[in-house]
Amino acid sequence: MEVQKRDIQNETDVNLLVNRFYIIVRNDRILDVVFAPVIKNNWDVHLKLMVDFWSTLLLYTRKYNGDPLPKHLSLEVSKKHFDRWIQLFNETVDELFAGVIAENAKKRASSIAKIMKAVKGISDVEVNN
Ligand code: HEM
Repeated sequence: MEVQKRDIQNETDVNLLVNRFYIIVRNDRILDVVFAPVIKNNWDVHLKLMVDFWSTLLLYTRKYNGDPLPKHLSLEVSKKHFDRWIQLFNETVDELFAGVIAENAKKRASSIAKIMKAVKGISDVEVNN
């Protein structure tokens, strides 16, 4: 019988989600090649930033006051990368949590990815790269 999953409730939960997600990203052949040259060996810094980002979005902790958009403008990414990022993020959320905030996490990720794609001029019908 499957154990009933909890919702995301506090920063420990956000920490678990973020760390699990980036372990998967770092083992993914599509995404690792984008992250590795930028993050280099500063994963601790990136993970801390991402925990602050998600705890601000989901728990209103106000720890992140940056702007993710500019950082993604210079990345050479296509629809393929965004689709993969969203797929892995959704799978990670579902693997660990269930509930209103977990659903919100997936919704927020998709809408931010949509904005990033629009700003970068990446169409949703792009098929070749
Ligand atoms: C194709 C998908 C994505 C890739 C390959 C990607 C990659 C990266 C990389 C390499 C950085 C570090 C940039 C730097 O330090 O110069 C970064 C930062 C960041 N990413 Fe992404 N990202 C993706 C999608 C997303 C999405 C969908 C979100 C939000 C839901 C997001 C949120 C962030 C945030 C908050 C930062 C930190 C920005 C800052 O320095 O304040 N990313 N991303």
